[in-house]
Amino acid sequence: MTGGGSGIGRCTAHELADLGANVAIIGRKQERLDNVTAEIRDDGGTAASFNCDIRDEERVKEVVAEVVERFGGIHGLVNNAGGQYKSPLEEISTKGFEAVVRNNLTGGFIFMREVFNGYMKEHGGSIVNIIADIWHGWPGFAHSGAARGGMLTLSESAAGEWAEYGIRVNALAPGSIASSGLDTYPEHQRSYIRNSVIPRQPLRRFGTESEISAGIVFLLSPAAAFVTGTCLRIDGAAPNGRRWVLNGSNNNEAYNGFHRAQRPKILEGTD
Ligand SMILES: CCCCCCC/C=C/C(=O)SCCNC(=O)CCNC(=O)[C@H](O)C(C)(C)COP(=O)(O)OP(=O)(O)OC[C@H]1O[C@@H](n2cnc3c(N)ncnc32)[C@H](O)[C@@H]1OP(=O)(O)O
Ligand SMILES: NC(=O)C1=CN([C@@H]2O[C@H](COP(=O)(O)OP(=O)(O)OC[C@H]3O[C@@H](n4cnc5c(N)ncnc54)[C@H](OP(=O)(O)O)[C@@H]3O)[C@@H](O)[C@H]2O)C=CC1
Repeated sequence: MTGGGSGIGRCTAHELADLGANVAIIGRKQERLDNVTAEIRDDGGTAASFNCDIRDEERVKEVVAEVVERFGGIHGLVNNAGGQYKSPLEEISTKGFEAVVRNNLTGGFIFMREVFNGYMKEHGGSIVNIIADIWHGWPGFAHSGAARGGMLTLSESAAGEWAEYGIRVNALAPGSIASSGLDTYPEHQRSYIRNSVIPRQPLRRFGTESEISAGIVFLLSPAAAFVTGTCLRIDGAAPNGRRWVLNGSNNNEAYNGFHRAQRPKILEGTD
């Protein structure tokens, strides 16, 4: 479980441990990794923490080998680590774009490849790549959307190539989830999601961490034996980005004049 020290990753690590899995908790902040590991052990489960930046190829190789040695194999991989910042597309620097792509696409690719070479090629398994409903083009998240869209395509490619090895690969796209990770966003970004995103989503509420972990557990499990190369959207039916822009202005201050300028005249005054 990459990004297992907090939020959705932590919640899923608990669910998996409760179901009897041995869970490798992977991330950068050692204290958080150790806390989750201790919580799981206190509950009678089995877990171990592995400090690893998913962008560090050599470290990923080491961690895969360490996990195989420690637990005897890797039957499921959840590529959950990731994150982004909000910015109008034209203000994203090349460095920022590449940082987000590396964190949300390249790192996951490295993990998938190493887990394949280090264990799953011989034994099969299930891979779940967490993306985000912004893959289809949310305003303000062009870099992350591009990375998540890439991860979706990578998942589909891997599903096709690795089916013969008994490996299933799926993506899971959360919508706006009230996770401890989202709590770390600056207030203007959270209020944007609360006030501009949630009202455009038919279920009109945040999802919960456990609503995402339920989907991850399903995709990892034998119940999903015939499910591969797909994307499970758990997003309250959030609209895609283009529909979202066309169906009303973006109330966020940072966007005043940005989307309005692009709106068809016929929609003026329809907020
Ligand atoms: C429409 C609904 C959308 C809902 C959104 C989806 C909800 C998703 C929620 C979550 O994902 S919860 C997870 C919450 N946590 C995060 O997302 C935080 C994680 N973010 C980061 O770690 C960084 O933003 C990062 C860029 C992904 C990785 O940073 P890294 O350590 O690799 O790079 P840096 O050295 O910090 O920065 C490199 C480069 O990137 C640009 N940049 C980084 N942060 C910002 C920022 N906040 N604003 C503007 N630009 C940023 C910048 O160009 C940096 O270059 P320098 O300025 O350092 O030269
Ligand atoms: N909450 C939401 O609304 C949504 C979340 N998502 C995605 O779901 C995933 C989990 O998010 P959530 O639980 O909400 O947020 P968190 O911020 O709690 O989770 C992200 C985790 O990823 C880890 N991480 C980030 N970058 C790296 C890295 N380079 N190497 C190793 N670990 C890393 C972080 O740990 P550490 O810093 O210790 O390394 C952290 O534990 C993320 O990919 C997020 O973008 C998608 C859509 C919506």
